[in-house]
Amino acid sequence: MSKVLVSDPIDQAGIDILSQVATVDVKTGLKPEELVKIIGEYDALMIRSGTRVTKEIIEAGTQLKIIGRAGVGVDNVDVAAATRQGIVVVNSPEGNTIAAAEHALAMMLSLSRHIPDANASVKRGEWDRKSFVGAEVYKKTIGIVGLGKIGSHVAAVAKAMGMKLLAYDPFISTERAEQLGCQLVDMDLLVQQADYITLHIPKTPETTHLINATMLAKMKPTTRIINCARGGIIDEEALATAIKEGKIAGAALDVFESEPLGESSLRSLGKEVILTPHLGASTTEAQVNVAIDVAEQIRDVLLGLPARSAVNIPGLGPDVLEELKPYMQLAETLGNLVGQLAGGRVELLNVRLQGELATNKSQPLVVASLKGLLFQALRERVNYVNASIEAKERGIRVIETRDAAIKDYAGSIHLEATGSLGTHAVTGALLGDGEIRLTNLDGFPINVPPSHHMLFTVHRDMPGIIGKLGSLLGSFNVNIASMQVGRKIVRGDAVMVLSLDDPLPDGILSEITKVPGIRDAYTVTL
Ligand SMILES: NC(=O)C1=CN([C@@H]2O[C@H](COP(=O)(O)OP(=O)(O)OC[C@H]3O[C@@H](n4cnc5c(N)ncnc54)[C@H](O)[C@@H]3O)[C@@H](O)[C@H]2O)C=CC1
Ligand SMILES: O=C(O)C(=O)COP(=O)(O)O
Repeated sequence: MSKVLVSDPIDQAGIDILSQVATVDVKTGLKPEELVKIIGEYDALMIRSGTRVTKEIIEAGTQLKIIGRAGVGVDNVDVAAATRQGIVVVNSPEGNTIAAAEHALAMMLSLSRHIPDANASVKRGEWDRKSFVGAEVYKKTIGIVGLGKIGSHVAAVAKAMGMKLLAYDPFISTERAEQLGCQLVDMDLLVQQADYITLHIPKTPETTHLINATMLAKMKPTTRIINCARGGIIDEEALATAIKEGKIAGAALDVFESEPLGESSLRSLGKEVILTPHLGASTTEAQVNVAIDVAEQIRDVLLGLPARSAVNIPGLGPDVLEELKPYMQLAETLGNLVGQLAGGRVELLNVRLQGELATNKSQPLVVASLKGLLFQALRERVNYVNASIEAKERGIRVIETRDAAIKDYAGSIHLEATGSLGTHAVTGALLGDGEIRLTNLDGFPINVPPSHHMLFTVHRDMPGIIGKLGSLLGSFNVNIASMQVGRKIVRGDAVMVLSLDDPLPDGILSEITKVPGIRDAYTVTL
């Protein structure tokens, strides 16, 4: 049975799902050196933001197939190291969107009305109504940095509260921003005009210290900043100084450069600063959502199925996966088949996506083809995560083409592999019930399902040849399950495709090619 390590607190709903397929150990608060020591036993690791999954931990995780982040941000995972090792990294892109957005909005209102300090004052026995006069958000300008899932929800609520909306997000279209009632502006204009600035972007090298002393200097003395995204997007020292010097009005922070927050000048500031201990995703609802979402993906991957929200499999989002799932197996089977037909070292793989597959969304099918192609060389070590890297490192050039005009089937995939021993091509499609059909082999039309043991021959179409091959296989005690001939013209060249009940014994291929009329023979195990 597989083993899963859960190293941060997650909802029981997730543990229940994992327990269906694995032994689950919940060990929270492990030191990095403790994690390195035990990770080698586990097939999967489930975390939140509390565990830093470094290269060292990943390299020690020799059995790891998947790292599941029960939340959004994967900046605490060395995704590049995981990818290299073929470990799929998944997250829950939407499970805590509302929780994080509501926390940012709660922070904005709390900051404006001094709620945390007013509450503490009353609890101390005071009745001070003068010190906590606040500001309204109505008709004020909110500058939303990052108009993704969380930023969009913040925009919708802020609009409903009567705020004017500015947004900075270089990857969002003007139309999308307008739909949300936001004016897209550059960062400079946003920081100059906004009364409230709220951050909803990932932490990347580009966004690290995006809010620094220079940016802070451009803000209004009445500006308040909210960061419920990631620590390190704001330069905390510069922020504390700007607040102390009255350059801006305040800040509400849920996330910090280093967590848990240690010594910090932010702690000594008054009601103009609110600090929460990374609570953005901490609602009952969000924790159930993310635990189920990620546990299901871990379960699927442990069962050999693809994950719907892998961050290191380009282009394979949940909607795309739903559409492509049946074709992924087709692409993989064809890749495996054409790789074996080509034999030797493959240098070039042409992937043509045809009919309804001729869209940009079908890029994962190229990855699946490569996974199949590399299977003979790498076996279980190749997967959707590392197939492209492995192919690149082996010098396999990949050419992708798309042809929507080829409509023999709703969608079909054509692969052509060129290697040291020549070029071979195979085409396949799915039937209505999702069954795979091989529809063309080296230019010859065929219509056969793939099977475990297959034999392909190229021969001259002439009487008696099929019988001779059958007798030869019989003499080696090989049973034929099915057989089909594909030809373009009568008595021209033809291919024979045989499904066999047994593997071909060693040495038989050379006997087959001695049969008069048979030019080539290939055996394939799928
Ligand atoms: N405090 C907490 O507990 C939580 C924090 N988060 C954090 O919130 C952030 C946003 O999450 P989502 O909205 O779900 O992500 P998302 O991926 O839906 O949105 C992020 C947006 O940022 C934009 N973006 C990327 N780089 C940018 C840049 N250099 N400048 C401006 N915009 C840029 C993207 O185009 C995208 O629209 C993440 O950092 C996530 O880790 C998420 C959940 C809970
Ligand atoms: O989902 C995210 O990105 C978060 O920051 C939430 O973090 P957490 O799971 O609460 O440790």
